[in-house]
Amino acid sequence: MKLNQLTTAVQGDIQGEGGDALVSGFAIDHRKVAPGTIFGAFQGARVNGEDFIADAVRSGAVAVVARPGVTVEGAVHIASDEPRAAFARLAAAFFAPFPATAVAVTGTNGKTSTVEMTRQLWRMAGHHAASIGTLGVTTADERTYTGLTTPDVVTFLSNVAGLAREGVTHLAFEASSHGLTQYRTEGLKVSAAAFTNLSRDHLDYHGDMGAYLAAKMRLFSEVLSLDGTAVVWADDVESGRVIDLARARGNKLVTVGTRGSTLKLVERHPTLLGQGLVIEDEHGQAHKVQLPLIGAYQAANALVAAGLVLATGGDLTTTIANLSRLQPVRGRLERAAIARSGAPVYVDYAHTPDAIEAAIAALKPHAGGRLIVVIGAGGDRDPGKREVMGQVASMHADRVIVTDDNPRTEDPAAIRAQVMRGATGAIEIGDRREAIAAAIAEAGEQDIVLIAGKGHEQGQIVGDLVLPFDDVTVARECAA
Ligand SMILES: CC(=O)N[C@H]1[C@@H](OP(=O)(O)OP(=O)(O)OC[C@H]2O[C@@H](n3ccc(=O)[nH]c3=O)[C@H](O)[C@@H]2O)O[C@H](CO)[C@@H](O)[C@@H]1O[C@H](C)C(=O)N[C@@H](C)C(=O)N[C@H](CCC(=O)O)C(=O)O
Ligand SMILES: Nc1ncnc2c1ncn2[C@@H]1O[C@H](COP(=O)(O)OP(=O)(O)OP(=O)(O)O)[C@@H](O)[C@H]1O
Ligand SMILES: N[C@H](CCC[C@H](N)C(=O)O)C(=O)O
Ligand SMILES: [Mg+2]
Repeated sequence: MKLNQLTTAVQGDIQGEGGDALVSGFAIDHRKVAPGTIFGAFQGARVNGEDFIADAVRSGAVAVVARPGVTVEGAVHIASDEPRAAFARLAAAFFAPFPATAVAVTGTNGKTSTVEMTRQLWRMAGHHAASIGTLGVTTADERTYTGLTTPDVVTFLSNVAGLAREGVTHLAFEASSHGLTQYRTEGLKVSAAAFTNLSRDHLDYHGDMGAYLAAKMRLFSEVLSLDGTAVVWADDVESGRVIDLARARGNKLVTVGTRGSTLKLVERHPTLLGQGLVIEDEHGQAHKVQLPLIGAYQAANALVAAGLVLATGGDLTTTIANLSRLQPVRGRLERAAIARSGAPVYVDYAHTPDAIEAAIAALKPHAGGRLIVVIGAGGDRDPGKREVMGQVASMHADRVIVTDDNPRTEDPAAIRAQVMRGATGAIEIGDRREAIAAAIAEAGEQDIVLIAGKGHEQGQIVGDLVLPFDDVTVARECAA
C-alpha cells in the first residue's frame, strides 16, 4: 500500500516528498523498524521516542509520525499534535479489515472477567469470537499472552487483523486506562462499550482519581462509535456519569444491575457452587438462571457481558439461558485445591482494595468457619492503595497473611510494611510460597483459604527477573 493512500486516513499534515513510497509495516520502537516502516515517535514515561527518529530513518523508515516542529530528515514527517492517535489511525487503515463486531470493556475491576464471559456467550450463540486482555489474545482453542492488558498499538491492531483473517467476527477487548490514554486501540470501530466500576488503582500513572476517571471516560466520549451502545453496570458510584455522557452523545444505552433497566437484578442467592439469579427484562418479565460462578462480582460481570451480547444483536432469552453455561475465568475465584483438613483453597486476582473486598464478600457466605486471606501488593504500582488493601483485608477476613506479590524494582519488605500498616492483626511472611503453605496448614475443615493478587499469573516479577510462580500450582503442592 502506498503512503499517500494511507494518509487520507488521518488529518495530520504531510511534510516532505515520498508520498508514493510503499509502506511495509508500522513500529513504535526504533529497534523494530525495517525498510518501508512508518515509525511512531512518542514522548513516553521513561524516554522520548523522538530521540530515535534518525536511527529509525537509517533503518529504512519511510515516514515518521511525530509532533509538529520535530526534525525529520530523509523520510516523510506526518505531523500531528496527538501523534499516538494519528499513528493508530494510519496503522488501522493499513491493517484493516477487522472483525465486524468489536466491543470494549473498561473499569477498575471486571474487565478480564467480562470480556471472557462475552466471548463465551457469543460462542454459545454460534459466533466465531475472540477476546484480547490481561489473559492475552483468546480464541475458542488458543490463548497467546501479550504481557499487557491492552497491548501496544501495533501488537493490538495487527492481532485484531489476524483474528479477522482467521474468520473471527466478534471481538471483546479490555480498554485499560493506560491503553485509552495512549490511544493503543484507536482506529478500530467499537460498536459497544461497557463500564464495570471505578475505584482506586493506577494513581502512580494518572496522578489522581479525576485523571484516572477521565482516561476511562474517553472510551464513551471518543472511542465508542456514534451509532454504538453504552453498556453500564448501573450500581457503581460513577455509573450516572457514564449514563449521562452516553445520553448526551445520543448513544443507545443498556443498563444492568439492581438499578439497571435492561437487565434488572432483582434477586441473588448463593448456592453451593454458584448462585441463583432472578433478572427482570425491560418488559417486566422475570427470568431465573443458575450462574455456575460464585460471588456478587461475577454476577455483575456476567450481567455486563449479557448486556454486551444484547447490544450486538443477541437474543434475550437465549443470552440469559446461556449464563448458566459460563465457565470460570482463569485466576478469578478459581478453586485451586483442597487442604488436607478439607478446606477449599481459592486463587483470585484481587490487587486493589475494592477487589479484595469483593473477593472476600464472595467467599464469606461459603465459609462455615474462618476466611484466611493471603495478600500482597505489586511494586512499581500505586503505593497509596497498599495500606488500604491491608485495612480492607483485616476488616473483612478472619485471618490475614501479608506476603510478596510482584515487587518489581521496589524493596519487597518496604511494600509489605505499607500493607501491614493497614492490616491490623495480620502476620507477615515475605516468601509467597511459605505464606501460602502457612495459610493452608492452619486452615480447619470449616475454613476457606483465599490467595489474592496474582490470579492467573505464571511468574513473580522480582527486579528484572520473572521467577516461575503460579499460585494455583503452589497451592496444590502445599495442599498435597
Ligand atoms: C507506563 C506505560 O503504560 N508504559 C507503556 C508505554 O510506554 P511509554 O509510551 O511510556 O514508552 P517509553 O518506554 O517511555 O518509550 C517512549 C517511546 O520510545 C520508544 N522507544 C523506546 C526505547 C528505544 O530504544 N527505542 C524506542 O523507539 C518506545 O517504543 C515508546 O514508544 O507504551 C509501551 C508500548 O505500548 C508499553 O510497553 C509500556 O508499558 C509498560 C511496559 C507497562 O508496564 N505498562 C503497564 C503499566 C500497563 O500498561 N498496564 C495497563 C493496565 C493494566 C490494568 O488495567 O490494570 C495494561 O493495559 O496492561
Ligand atoms: N465487578 C467487579 N466488582 C468488584 N471487584 C471485581 C469485579 N470483577 C472482578 N473483581 C475483582 O477484581 C479482580 C480482577 O478481576 P478482573 O481480572 O476481571 O479485572 P480487570 O479489570 O481485568 O483487572 P486488571 O485491570 O488488573 O486487568 C478479581 O479477581 C476480583 O477480585
Ligand atoms: N499482581 C499484579 C496485578 C496487577 C497487574 C496489572 N493490572 C498491572 O497493573 O500491570 C501486581 O500487582 O503486580
Ligand atoms: Mg484485566
